[in-house]
Amino acid sequence: MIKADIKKQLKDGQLLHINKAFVTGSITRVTGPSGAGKTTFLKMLAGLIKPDEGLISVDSNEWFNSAGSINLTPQLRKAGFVFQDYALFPNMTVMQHLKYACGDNDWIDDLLKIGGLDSFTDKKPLHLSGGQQQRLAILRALAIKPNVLLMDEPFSAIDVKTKMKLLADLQTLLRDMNTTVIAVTHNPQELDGIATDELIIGED
Ligand SMILES: Nc1ncnc2c1ncn2[C@@H]1O[C@H](COP(=O)(O)OP(=O)(O)OP(=O)(O)O)[C@@H](O)[C@H]1O
Repeated sequence: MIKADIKKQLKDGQLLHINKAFVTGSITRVTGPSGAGKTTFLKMLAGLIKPDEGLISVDSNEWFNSAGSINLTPQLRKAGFVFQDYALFPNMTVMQHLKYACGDNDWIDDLLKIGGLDSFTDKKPLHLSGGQQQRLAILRALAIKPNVLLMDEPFSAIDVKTKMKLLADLQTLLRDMNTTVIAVTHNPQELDGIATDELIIGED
């Protein structure tokens, strides 16, 4: 179980306050208006932005506690993060991206098949389509076998047919790994039938 009760004063003056528990293995769809703080919330969970105050705990471990001055580094939190702009390395091939994240070659082979990138292993991001880049960003996040997978608009560049297949495969994989998923999306129908929980930011 991930519990977050955190506050952050946003640059535009709004106060972002999230108080929510995420059950282990659940898939939460996060929606809300543009600028409401969805990306900021994911980054606070990952340890990339520091909340002003509050508490983030995962099972019995505290990741952040403003009262106790606890603020684990992103590396120690070991959360997988799929960034909105993918944040791929221009000079690294598909295979190098995955090897950089993980040393388990069998796991890398599984991921390449799930993401349909097994015949693109020596390609650099510039030579991949937008959808392939996005899939690489998802595979890289999974390569570390994260307990928590944080995704910011992860399927926006993937065509519907590829997305349905990827989602079906991912769903099985995530269930096997018992990964807790928190996914931001602009499309309220996205993840219908897959999401098990919902968080709406900026509408209260
Ligand atoms: N480190 C930070 N500290 C304070 N405020 C921040 C920080 N980073 C971003 N913000 C502000 O948070 C606000 C919300 O931005 P954010 O990207 O989280 O919204 P969003 O809901 O993800 O929007 P979109 O749907 O357009 O991607 C913006 O006003 C932004 O300037």
